[in-house]
Amino acid sequence: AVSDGLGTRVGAVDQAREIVKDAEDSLPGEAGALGNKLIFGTKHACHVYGDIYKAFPNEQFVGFYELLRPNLLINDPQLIESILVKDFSHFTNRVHINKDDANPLFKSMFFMQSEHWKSLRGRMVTSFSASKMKVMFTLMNKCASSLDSVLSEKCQEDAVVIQNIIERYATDAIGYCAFGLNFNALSEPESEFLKFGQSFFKNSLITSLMDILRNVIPETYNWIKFLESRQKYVKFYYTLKQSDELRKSESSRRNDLLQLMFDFRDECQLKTQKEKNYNGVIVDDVVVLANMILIFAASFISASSVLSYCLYELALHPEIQRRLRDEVLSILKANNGELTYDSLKQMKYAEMVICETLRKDNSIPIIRRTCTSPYKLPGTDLILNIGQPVAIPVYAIHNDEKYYPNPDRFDPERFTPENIASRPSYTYIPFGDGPRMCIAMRFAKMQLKILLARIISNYETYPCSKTEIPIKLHPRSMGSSPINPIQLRIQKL
Ligand code: HEM
Repeated sequence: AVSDGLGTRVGAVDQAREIVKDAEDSLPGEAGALGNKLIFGTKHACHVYGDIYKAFPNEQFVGFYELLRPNLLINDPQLIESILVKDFSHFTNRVHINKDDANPLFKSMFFMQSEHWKSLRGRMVTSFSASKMKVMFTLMNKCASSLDSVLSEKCQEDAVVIQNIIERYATDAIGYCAFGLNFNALSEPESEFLKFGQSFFKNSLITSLMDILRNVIPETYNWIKFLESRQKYVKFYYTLKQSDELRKSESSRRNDLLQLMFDFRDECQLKTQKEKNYNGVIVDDVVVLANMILIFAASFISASSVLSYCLYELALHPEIQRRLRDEVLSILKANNGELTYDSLKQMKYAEMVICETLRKDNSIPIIRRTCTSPYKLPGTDLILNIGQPVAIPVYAIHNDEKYYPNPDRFDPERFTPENIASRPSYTYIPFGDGPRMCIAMRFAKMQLKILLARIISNYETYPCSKTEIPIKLHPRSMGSSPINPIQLRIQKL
């Protein structure tokens, strides 16, 4: 067992049983260093969970405390497959949510529970079908043309904060694709939606302390969270209300995600009116709001963060940048200079570059699941009871020497078909896996390829005096935000 002096108890196989069973006996004083490090922002979550993983290199699972809650870190790829895929029916929920939790975001698909989640996911997934992707390709590609004019102005500057520019693109792209609206972030740097996206992922000391409050005095938390969210989401709420009014007539209906959510809500209303004992998912205005915010935020952060890191790595590795550009230019040439939906599939090296960026720079710390029916961990005699959380340490696995020798090196070759086949399954899971994996993986990859292809075929990126090497993760960021924003020099080809 490991103790780092502040009370965290971390244990391997033998201790895991007691630690996990120990829930009721745990005292607030033992909340521990894991919680302290996350709350006071002394270490990024990737490293906090990564340290536990590294301390037990030969164990399949490790018990640890997260504040007051005993959790189980699943290190073994086969167990990960069992939990995420084979035995998903025992782990249908990500985290447990109390019915009276006031934060509207808990009504989004990310947090929704069991059967309700299944109905909502079944419906929302149709928005990411192949035919919808083609429509979105056209919208994203058009939006990327406006990005080009913003980027060419920036070429005069010695250092460019690349993330800010991509955030403006990402705001407009998701506006067109999911909401059927122009959020105007590329033309107006003060766009309210842009600002919303930028503030959404900033985790302050206050928000971290709120998480303690949630554990300790849920009623207070609920009230504060309710008031906070009313303020924060008000602009979104009124924008959706307005769209709802505008789309009431048949001629102004659209074929986007927002319309799908409005239609689902109307169906649910009819069902609840008709069936007295209806106990399916209830989609009301708050559920529509929560899911549209989730989609906006996920798209905003993923495009801007992954692409910034990708351009940073390309700036530091000119030979990789050159090879990528050669691939993109030859594919564009074969298509009369145009970027087409089908040509994206031919960009094999771009795919490898994106995969390596997601491994090295953009891995999430953990994927969470909660046990929803008693489960015996295969090959062990450990029984997990209902409510037991488990955590899959994505970042630690993606940076484990065992699977990725010299993990700090940026090397897209790790993702050739042969090299992928040489690694055990479930050692690369940037989008999760199983029925609850990221709903928008294809959307996200398409968006990244469009941006990468357009930028790299027109611009060269270089490190500049303000480029921080290596990048240090902001210890309190929810995603992979660096302490100081990534700055690069960009030159038009
Ligand atoms: C590079 C980009 C992205 C990465 C790496 C990523 C990663 C993830 C991961 C790791 C999960 C949890 C999976 C699990 O628990 O097994 C997730 C869930 C989810 N993601 Fe993404 N994501 C990305 C982009 C997006 C985008 C663009 C959207 C929306 C347009 C999106 C929407 C969602 C939703 C709705 C869920 C919850 C799915 C569910 O609970 O059924 N993600 N994503």
